[in-house]
Amino acid sequence: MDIFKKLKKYYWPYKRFLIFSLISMLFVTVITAAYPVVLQLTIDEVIYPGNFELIPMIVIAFIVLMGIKALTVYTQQYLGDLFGISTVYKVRDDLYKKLQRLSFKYYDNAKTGDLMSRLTADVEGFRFFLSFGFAEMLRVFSMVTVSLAVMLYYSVPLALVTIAVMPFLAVSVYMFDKRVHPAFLGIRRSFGRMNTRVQENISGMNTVKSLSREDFEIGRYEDKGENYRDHYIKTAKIWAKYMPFMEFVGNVSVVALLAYGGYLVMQGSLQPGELAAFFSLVWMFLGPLMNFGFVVNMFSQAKASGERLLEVLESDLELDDQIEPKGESIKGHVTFNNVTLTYVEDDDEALKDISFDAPPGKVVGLIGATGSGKSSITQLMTRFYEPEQGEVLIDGKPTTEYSLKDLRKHIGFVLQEPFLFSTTIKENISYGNPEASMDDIIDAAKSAQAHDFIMEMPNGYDTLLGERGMGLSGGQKQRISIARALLINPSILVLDDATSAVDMQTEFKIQSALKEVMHDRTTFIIAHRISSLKHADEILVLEDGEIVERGKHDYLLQNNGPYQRIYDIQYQDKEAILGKQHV
Ligand SMILES: Nc1ncnc2c1ncn2[C@@H]1O[C@H](COP(=O)(O)OP(=O)(O)OP(=O)(O)O)[C@@H](O)[C@H]1O
Repeated sequence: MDIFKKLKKYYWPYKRFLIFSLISMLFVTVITAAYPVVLQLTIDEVIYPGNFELIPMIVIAFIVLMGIKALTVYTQQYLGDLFGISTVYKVRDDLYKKLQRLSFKYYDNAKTGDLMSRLTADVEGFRFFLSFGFAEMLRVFSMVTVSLAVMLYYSVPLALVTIAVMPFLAVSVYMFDKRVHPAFLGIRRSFGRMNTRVQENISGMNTVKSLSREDFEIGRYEDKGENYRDHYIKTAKIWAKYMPFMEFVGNVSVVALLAYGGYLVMQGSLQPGELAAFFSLVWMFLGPLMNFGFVVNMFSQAKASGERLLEVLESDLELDDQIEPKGESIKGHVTFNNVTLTYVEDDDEALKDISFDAPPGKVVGLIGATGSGKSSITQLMTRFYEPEQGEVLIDGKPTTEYSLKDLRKHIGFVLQEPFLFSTTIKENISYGNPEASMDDIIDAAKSAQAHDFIMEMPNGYDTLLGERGMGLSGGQKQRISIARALLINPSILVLDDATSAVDMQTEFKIQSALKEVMHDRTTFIIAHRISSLKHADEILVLEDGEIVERGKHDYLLQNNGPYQRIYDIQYQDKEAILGKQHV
């Protein structure tokens, strides 16, 4: 119940739908319980005494009852659905909002397919219970109560004989719930894993095909599929045992009713019509009780789904970002003071004691082997991650004192793996600044050396891109994301291996253009090619998370250190790397 309590804020605002739906359900129950009474009256008061003139009245009464029942069933179902649909609309909305605010750390471990299945199948499971489950629960209780009351009215001893099986039913429902809940959680988890497989497979299809791993992938999927099937079969077994058992208990009760009821009729203490009514009532009484397993089933599914929804809804937010955005402007002075970063607790430090100062206008180059910590440094400025020790200052103020919005609005980030959305090139460039004019978009694209190739495309800036920017080369994607970063008019620009896929001539042009637009602002260039950062005002050379050398290109070339070694390796192919134009 804790799960339902925690999710109350989503469904409680729509309680009016639920209440009216439940009231309608009560009406339906009362009308259903009236059928056996009408049957009893027909037998005992019309057929036996031969009062056939009452038949038209009884027929009319039946038709009216059925008409009212149809109307109430309609109201009950419609309002029940309204309750479920309105609630999950809000849940889905909140889940999506939450997804936007979850931390980078969360996504480091999250599985897309699993998250997708939470947002779809689990939300749906929860809705199903809200739409039908609540009403079904009430139907069980009301049907049992009303039919029991009518039975007691007709004959107390016969009613007692009929309900003697109740404890058996109660115990089996309890046992059923205990086994079926974990089984359902298993199904949900397994479904999430299966979705993850599909999603990863589709996203990585190029890799799968290029390495001819299709059969391996089929095998891996089969494992997940089998696991899902096995979970389902296990649940089906529990379910399959339950129904016949309940029916058996119900039938025992009916046999007892017929034996004892028949005896009472023969004795003359019960009317035949009353026994006939009893026969209908006993199913009205036992049917819902047996169906209780179905309600428990729905409830278990909803609980399992609710649990998985809460796991997302209750996960920690990105950062404790209590600071309201103030629209602060940032000049771009970046200072690191003895910064240490650990991604995973008890793991090695990704950054150790990093200090540097980058006033506005400075171009900082970061070079070093892969995994040496270059990207990590830049990710601390935007607070994608938090340092373990030390402080990161922007314009002399710790980054923690800025709101995330203000901070990130002024930092243009071109990620190592640029992501483009399946929309037009224009919208991709203006993603961070949707109000930008067409002229600004073109200027940014020109600085990023993207304008010419965009104009060569069939619809220019209105060209639609495929998923993840399909239809563009790696270098073209990089240039579009550089244009996107420039369009937010950043005070700090981070190019994380952002020109690795463009030829050196184009890179040179981009850098010259950047020099103009980033004048008075700070630029960080992460690169493996020395040519990409040789003009930097300061180059930081990283090794295993530490700055092992720093200075300008000319100084580092004489320093007999790692930079010189990198240079030497690349120098062996000097003509190709530096080009004749001294890039
Ligand atoms: N999200 C993360 N979770 C855990 N460890 C991480 C994460 N990101 C990076 N690391 C680890 O931190 C270290 C530094 O990584 P970082 O990405 O900063 O290196 P890099 O110098 O930018 O490498 P590359 O040139 O390959 O991009 C590596 O050992 C890496 O495995």
